[in-house]
Amino acid sequence: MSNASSTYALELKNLRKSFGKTEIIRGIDLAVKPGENVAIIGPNGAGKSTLFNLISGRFAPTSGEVLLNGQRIDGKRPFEVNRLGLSRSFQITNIFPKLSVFENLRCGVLWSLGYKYTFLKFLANLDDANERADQLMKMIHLDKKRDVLAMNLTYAEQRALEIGITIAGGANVILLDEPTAGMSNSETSRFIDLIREVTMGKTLLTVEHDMGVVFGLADRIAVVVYGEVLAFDTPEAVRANARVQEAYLGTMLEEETE
Ligand SMILES: Nc1ncnc2c1ncn2[C@@H]1O[C@H](COP(=O)(O)OP(=O)(O)OP(=O)(O)O)[C@@H](O)[C@H]1O
Repeated sequence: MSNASSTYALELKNLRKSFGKTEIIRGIDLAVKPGENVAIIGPNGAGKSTLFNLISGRFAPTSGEVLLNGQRIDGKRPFEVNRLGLSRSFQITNIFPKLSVFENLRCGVLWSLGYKYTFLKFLANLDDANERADQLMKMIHLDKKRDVLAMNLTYAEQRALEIGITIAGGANVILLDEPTAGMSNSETSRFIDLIREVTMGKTLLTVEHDMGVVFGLADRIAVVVYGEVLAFDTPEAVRANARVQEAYLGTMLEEETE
């Protein structure tokens, strides 16, 4: 039993975060299994981005624990959390606009190798990095755009590149913040397929407002309302949950079907 935590890819234990006197995250427990695909939904201001910031090391929690593959990561810096196997993409894209698709991906790969490498080792790893960047480019279907500068890609292609950079280091837990924001319906459905393909076998946490995406992509949904998890269950169970309906989802589903 002592090793129970290590069976989870990500575990939050009584996590709390206050800004000044205001408690924004109010005791969140969440256990995500390896390979599971979890969507985090909730009304504006519920604390979803704050939760991502706590998991990825941008903020230290006021109290409580965050465990990645059974190891405590709360209080660690974002790059340390990244090197331990958690990678996050942002609503605001992370790409270098004046570098090509290939160069962006290679940067992602090299960055993940980290400071532990000396310059000579770094050079020795360049071939591997080139090969990995090529693989990633194919995975995100941008191999025909290899030498195009990122700033000249379409918006959807930039988002695909962003996902490529996010998975470049081989992290096994991936956090995506509104991956389909700003996309058309047809771009969104293609992008969901792409996310599924490239994160196969990985643990995925997504903050998402688009209910179509949420119900299409997630194995389980965590409903965060006012800094607490109101429900954490399969899409069907969440859809049928009376408390969720009342607090949040009813209005969203009505809007969706209007
Ligand atoms: N650095 C900060 N300092 C003070 N208050 C903050 C800070 N970051 C977030 N908050 C507050 O915490 C609350 C939750 O914000 P958060 O961005 O986490 O919500 P959210 O669920 O991601 O919202 P949205 O869906 O609109 O992105 C908000 O009231 C916000 O004003």
